[in-house]
Amino acid sequence: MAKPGTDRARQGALLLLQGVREGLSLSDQAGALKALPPPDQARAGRLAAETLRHRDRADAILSTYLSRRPAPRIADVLRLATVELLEMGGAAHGVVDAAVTLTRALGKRGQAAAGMVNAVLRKVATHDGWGDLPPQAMPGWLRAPVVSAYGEAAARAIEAAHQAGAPLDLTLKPGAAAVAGAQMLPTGSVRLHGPVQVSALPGYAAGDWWVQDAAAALPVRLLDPQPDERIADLCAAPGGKTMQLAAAGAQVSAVDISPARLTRLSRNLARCGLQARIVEADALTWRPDAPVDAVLLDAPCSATGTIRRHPDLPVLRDGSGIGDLVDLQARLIDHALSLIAPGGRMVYAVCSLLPDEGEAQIDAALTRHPGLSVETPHLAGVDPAWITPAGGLRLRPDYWPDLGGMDGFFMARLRRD
Ligand SMILES: C[S@@+](CC[C@H](N)C(=O)[O-])C[C@H]1O[C@@H](n2cnc3c(N)ncnc32)[C@H](O)[C@@H]1O
Repeated sequence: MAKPGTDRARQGALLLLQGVREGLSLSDQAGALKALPPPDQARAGRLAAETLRHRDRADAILSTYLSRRPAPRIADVLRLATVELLEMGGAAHGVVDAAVTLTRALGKRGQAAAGMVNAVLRKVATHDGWGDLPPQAMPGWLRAPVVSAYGEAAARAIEAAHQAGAPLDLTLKPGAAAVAGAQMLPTGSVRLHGPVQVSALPGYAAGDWWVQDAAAALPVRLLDPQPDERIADLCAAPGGKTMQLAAAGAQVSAVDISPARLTRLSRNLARCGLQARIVEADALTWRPDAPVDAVLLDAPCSATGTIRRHPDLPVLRDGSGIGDLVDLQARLIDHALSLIAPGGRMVYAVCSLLPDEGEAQIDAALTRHPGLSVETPHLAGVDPAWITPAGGLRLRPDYWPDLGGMDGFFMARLRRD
């Protein structure tokens, strides 16, 4: 028998998959399943994410049993059931029956397709060779620059990491108690494996920690904030890095252009009992009253380093707009540098796999700004192989394969003469 609520969760997952086809990200749709109980919302999110992670592999198997391409909503039912059967270990009887019921609920077209869905999924349930199919490839607009930067073998390892998904990483407030069952990572973040309901974890209500990928925690470690330093956190929301800066005792101005994201930042600060000056402004024009000791610029970017946590990204993006982002990042770097006192420092960071948004931005900034230099990272837990010849830090999802990977990131610490 199906677990209670399982079909509500499957229906929710199909709704999310339809939203992604229509151009909405899974995060944009966070409120779409409000009517479901929280465990069903969580399961729907997991089912949708797993279906997106294995979409091409599911399609490859389904195409051997389909005589023609099904309508999009029926294709979603087939993919979801295929992933449940072959990846998630779902029992054939329950998964196939549920898929047939969901298909029938799709109106006349669904009723006509129910027999086909039943026949195809019975064959899929006994299909051998799922594990032999290669992980889903990155889209061409991303794969080409990744192969050119890191090589074909690395691109395949990154695709395997995308398929594996991401554990949950936490940054602990200084002095906070360890989280039971969490693994301590070499760089100081802690990691939980398996499905977790964040708000039910010990220490959540007390604000002892916040969710932050281990790679995303490194830009602030690289900046090395000191108590009472004046620090501008540009492009700050939802505030994972603001909280690290505030927890180190710095006087932080958290600047972001998005009021909705700043509301999240303000809630996050309140939960963790931390303080920062919150500024809604365009970081291209905002200026503090006096030069600051340091700037953190976590620039808007393609987010291509976060695909293991956002498997919808390759479906939603087509690579257009990256030129505009590169241009915006360069202008943000130039303005950010003008806010720093002489001798001050800045960390530039992007959660991107694309060298155009990372390594090349720093090369270009050094050319535009004589007197600017890169300071080589010396950080606990950072493998020296991750440091680029120019002194930046390049992180990739295929690093730490035995620990569960990390987001793709680039960061560099710059010093003004
Ligand atoms: C990568 S996210 C920042 C993540 C954040 N630093 C953290 O650790 O939680 C980029 C942010 O840049 C903001 N942003 C984009 N363009 C901006 C601009 N011109 N001025 C200020 N903020 C901007 C977006 O609203 C978004 O919140």
